[in-house]
Amino acid sequence: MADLTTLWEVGLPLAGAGGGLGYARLRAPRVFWTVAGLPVARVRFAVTYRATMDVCGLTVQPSRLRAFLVRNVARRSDVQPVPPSVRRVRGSSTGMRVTLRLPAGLEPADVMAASERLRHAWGVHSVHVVETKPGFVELRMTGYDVLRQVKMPRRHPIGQMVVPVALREDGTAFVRDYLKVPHALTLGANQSGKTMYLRNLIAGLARLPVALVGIDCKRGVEQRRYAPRLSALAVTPEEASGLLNELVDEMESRFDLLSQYGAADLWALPDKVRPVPIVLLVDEVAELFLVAVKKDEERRDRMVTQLIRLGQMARAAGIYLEICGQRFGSELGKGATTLRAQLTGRVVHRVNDKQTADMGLGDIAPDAVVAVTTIPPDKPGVAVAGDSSGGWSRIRTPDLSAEEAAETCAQFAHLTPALPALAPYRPVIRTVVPAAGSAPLVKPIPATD
Ligand SMILES: Nc1ncnc2c1ncn2[C@@H]1O[C@H](COP(=O)(O)OP(=O)(O)OP(=O)(O)O)[C@@H](O)[C@H]1O
Repeated sequence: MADLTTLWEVGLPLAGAGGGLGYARLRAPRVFWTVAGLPVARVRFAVTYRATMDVCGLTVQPSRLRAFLVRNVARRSDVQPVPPSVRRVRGSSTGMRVTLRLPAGLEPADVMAASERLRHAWGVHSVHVVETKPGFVELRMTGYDVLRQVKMPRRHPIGQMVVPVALREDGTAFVRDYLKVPHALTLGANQSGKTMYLRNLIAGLARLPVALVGIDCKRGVEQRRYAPRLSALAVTPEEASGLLNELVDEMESRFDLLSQYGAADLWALPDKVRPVPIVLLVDEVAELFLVAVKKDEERRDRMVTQLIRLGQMARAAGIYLEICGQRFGSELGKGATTLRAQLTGRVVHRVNDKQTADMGLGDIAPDAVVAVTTIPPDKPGVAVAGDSSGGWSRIRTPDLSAEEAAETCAQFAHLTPALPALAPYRPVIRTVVPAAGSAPLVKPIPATD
């Protein structure tokens, strides 16, 4: 009887804890990692570090001085090869980060080449190796698939024109930094997550002191709801053509201002005269360039030319391009490939053929093309982001509903600057009919046209 009671008292809580952990592992991997995964990984790392580095070929023969000290001061006859020294170990809710100082004879590429072996040795989901400064690398380990359920980290690079948009597979934030990469292209097949990417971007940009200008030739189905935060919106190719002309004029008048102050770019101007930066967001670029009759061709070619001019020069005037589409090749008309070369930030979602992946990443990170072709259809929002330095990473946007993004735009409507040149394109804001007894979500702003 006493045995049964003990079994009841000890076994039941143990079974409960085991069941809870099993459930957490499946349903709340972040909690599971923090409670159980991280402590185990820390111990495993500490205990097996030297042996793991040894079998992974990440040790070097010690220097003569070290060998001399081992033999003559420590009085040991066996002089062991040395692994990189561990400078820092930090745990987080997604994984563990280890800073290593590389001994002479090892280079970051050696550690990168061994990342798959390290992952298996320490039983973690992934190991990414990043060179942080000469002689130092950081091992970014994740304890679980962080892209399955995206939760953005609280810490991310900050800056005047920096927007966190998605999560990288190493658990860090993927940001759009307009000062480093002024223009970008986002590609993807139907239902791959392009709109979601743009939505996250708009919600992030809405909080910054910038003017947002939208072109959404699917009659504005997506962007019209962000109207309170948009300084201009075009929903047909005709309107888009006029809007692009105005933007080019705006760019030219900004250049006059730059030359008046002898400034190299918008950020070198004194605060009191600096015009607000503009981000142009083009959703589904193929709709913009759609040609039904011969007459449309001229308009399309004119728009491509205007976009190329913006791509070549607008950065200095503080005008940035964000272009989104299913494909972006010569089928879009003369000059499309020249325009693509200006869009150095690249994000490619799942695509229907390798050629499209090549269009997006082939010219800046050829090995990323293969990664794009392996994105599964059941993971919308997963993409490969390349940068002009040849690096790339797998990313996924948080699942943000259109209503949440619209709410953010309404909340930051007071940041919407009025750009006189673009006034005819200021969107009409529809009043959201309030539920009985509640305040209206969006105040109507009269259109200027
Ligand atoms: N990061 C994500 N997490 C979860 N679901 C996502 C994510 N991104 C997209 N989805 C879902 O996938 C579906 C397609 O997304 P989205 O509309 O962004 O794709 P798209 O490429 O713009 O498609 P289309 O070209 O047909 O408009 C939507 O139901 C969306 O909710």
